[in-house]
Amino acid sequence: MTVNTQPATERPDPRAFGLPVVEQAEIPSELRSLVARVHDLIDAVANTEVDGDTLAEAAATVEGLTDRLNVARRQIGTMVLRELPGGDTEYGTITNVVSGDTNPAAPPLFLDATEEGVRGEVTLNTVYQGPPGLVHGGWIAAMLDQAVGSASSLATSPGLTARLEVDYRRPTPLFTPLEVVARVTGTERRKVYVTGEIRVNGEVTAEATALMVRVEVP
Ligand SMILES: CCCCCCCC(=O)SCCNC(=O)CCNC(=O)[C@H](O)C(C)(C)COP(=O)(O)OP(=O)(O)OC[C@H]1O[C@@H](n2cnc3c(N)ncnc32)[C@H](O)[C@@H]1OP(=O)(O)O
Repeated sequence: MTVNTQPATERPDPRAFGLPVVEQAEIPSELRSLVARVHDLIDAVANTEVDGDTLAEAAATVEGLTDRLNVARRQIGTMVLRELPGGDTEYGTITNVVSGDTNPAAPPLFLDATEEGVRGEVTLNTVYQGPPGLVHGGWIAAMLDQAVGSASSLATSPGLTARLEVDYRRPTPLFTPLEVVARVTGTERRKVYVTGEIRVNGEVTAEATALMVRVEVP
C-alpha cells in the first residue's frame, strides 16, 4: 500500500455539482456570534431548572426568533472552503454536525493539517454527555469519523466512510481538553486506510481504524 498526496487544486470544486460554496472568512461575525450564543443556549436549556413562567416566556421568544431566521435559509449541501495552516484548503459542509461553522449543535471540532495528518482540540459540555460526566460513545465515534475523513481527504481526495471501528479504552471526560488526531496509513486504489485517536492529557481514551472510499467524480 502507498500513501498518495493530491494537491488541493486537483480536488473537485463543489460548484461543479451545483453546491454553493462559502469562504470561511466570508461568514459574518454576527452569524458566528449567534452560533456561539445558541450553542450556549442549548447547554442552558438542557440543564435549566427555572420556573414554568420563565420557561414559557423563553419558548415563545425562541419560537419567534426561529420564525425570523427561517425567512432566508441556505441551500442544503452548502459547502465552506477553509484555509488551513500551511496553505492547504479543505471543503466541508457548512452545517457539519461535528465541525460545521454555522451549526450551534457542533462542539465544534476544528481540525488542522499537520505533518502526520490532522489534529484538533475540543472541550465538550453536558450536551454531549452519555454516562455521568463522560462523553457519549456515539459522539466519540462522530469526532473520530470526522478526523479520519478529514485526514483522508487532505492526503488524497474526498471520500465516504465505508467502515469505522472504535475501541473505547478509557472513559472520555466532559469539561476537559480532548486532543483528536488522525493519519492515513495506506491507500489501495480508491480505498484509504486511516487511524485516529482521542487523547486526554496524552492518554488515549479511544482509537479508531477506518476505511474511507474516495468518491469518483462523475
Ligand atoms: C472533510 C470531510 C470530512 C467528512 C467526515 C464525515 C465522513 C462521513 O461521515 S461519510 C458518511 C457515512 N458514510 C456513508 O454514508 C457511506 C455509505 N456507503 C457508500 O456510499 C458506499 O458503500 C461506498 C461509497 C463507501 C463504497 O461504494 P462504491 O463507491 O460503490 O465502492 P465499491 O466498489 O463498493 O468499493 C470500493 C472498494 O472498497 C471496498 N469496500 C467498500 N465498502 C467496504 C466495507 N464496508 N468494508 C470493507 N471494504 C469495503 C470494496 O471491496 C472495494 O475494494 P476493491 O477496490 O479492493 O475492490
